[in-house]
Amino acid sequence: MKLDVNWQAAFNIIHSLEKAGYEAVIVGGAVRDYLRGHLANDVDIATSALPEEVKTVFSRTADVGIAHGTVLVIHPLSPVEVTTYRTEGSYADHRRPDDVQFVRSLEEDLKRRDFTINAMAMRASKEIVDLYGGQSDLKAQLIRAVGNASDRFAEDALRMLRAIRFSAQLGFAIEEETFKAIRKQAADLSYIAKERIKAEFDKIWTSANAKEAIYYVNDTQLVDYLPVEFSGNANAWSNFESRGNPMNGWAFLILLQRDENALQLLKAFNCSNKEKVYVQQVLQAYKRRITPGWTARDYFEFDLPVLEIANDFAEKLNRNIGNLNSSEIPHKKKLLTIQSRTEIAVNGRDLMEWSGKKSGPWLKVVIDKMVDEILSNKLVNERQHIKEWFSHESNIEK
Ligand SMILES: Nc1ccn([C@@H]2O[C@H](COP(=O)(O)OP(=O)(O)OP(=O)(O)O)[C@@H](O)[C@H]2O)c(=O)n1
Repeated sequence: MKLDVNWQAAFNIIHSLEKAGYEAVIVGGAVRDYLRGHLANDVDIATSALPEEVKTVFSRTADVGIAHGTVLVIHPLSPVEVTTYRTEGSYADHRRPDDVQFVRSLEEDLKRRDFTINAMAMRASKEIVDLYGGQSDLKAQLIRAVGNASDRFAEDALRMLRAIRFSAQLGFAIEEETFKAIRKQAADLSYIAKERIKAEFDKIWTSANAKEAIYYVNDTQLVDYLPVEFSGNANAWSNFESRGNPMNGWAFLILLQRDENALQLLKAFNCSNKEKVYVQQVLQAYKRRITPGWTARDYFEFDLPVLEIANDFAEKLNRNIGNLNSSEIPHKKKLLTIQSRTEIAVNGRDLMEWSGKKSGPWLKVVIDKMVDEILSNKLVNERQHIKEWFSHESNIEK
């Protein structure tokens, strides 16, 4: 695998720290993904050097999280976060460590990490340090907590949802003891900030396994401790596709819940205004999705991607839970016939040229009528046919 600049920068930094007498390794998700054949963009380094010591080794650094031991080393190839080996002390509030303690041992640092597949390290020689069976769990496709699962979840309750998120992203199962511990401690999820919960769901929606994740959310009983009532029917998520936009997951969830008050759910998860506006657009397009009476104006009211998503959702909800009445079934064939203004064989300029008239209210009337005729199969969507139709449209005041 050819290493890109982030990795080259990381290896250079590790060499410099080693030269200064410290131990340093790549840790976390980058190692996991490397072993799966993917090069992560985000490469993190852990080191035995204390933050102040890291700062003396490099000329350009920034204090990005010094209290937790993280210094950003601004390497000419790419900035890289370097964090001192640490244990995380006690977690009285189930979320973030109250008393981070720096340690000099890599083993201690790996021990406090969440899952075996996230608890491996890579030396500059590319040797893998795997003290908790991460490689065998990668092979077996299992999400397994490091050491005692209950302890790991008591340290940070968000890890319960992270287990589900990684299982969705990687297509892995959650190992039995880890699963049982989540079920036992599910209530601790209520201590977690909603922004952190939302960030995990954003990743679940854009993964290939949203359906399986919802199944886990229900089965572990985490569903009862989310910031809002969350009735996720796992089967309804079959074939769900976010098209890379997590907000489509939230829109789909709202549709599934038949939640009249969509904003309440979006607010509960602290969605931004931009996110809220997008979801509202999808919900509106869903409500008014393509029906036989649609006119050109209806089409132009929505962005095409929003319209496509709304129709896709309608079709899936109909297929997956089969409880929409037939009048709500979208007319997909029609959507395919005219997907956008550009797919109509003529445009406004043609009509003006043929009539010899300037643009005006008449043009919109003609376009509306033309699209209606095409949609109801009375007019063939071809230039010659439309020209002929137009020349006979005496009813339209041109
Ligand atoms: N609650 C958490 C969060 C993080 N980690 C550790 O910190 C590393 C980095 O965390 P993060 O960046 O959140 O996850 P990644 O594993 O890098 O994966 P991704 O970037 O896909 O979220 C994890 O691999 C894990 O070793 C942890 O033990 N417990």
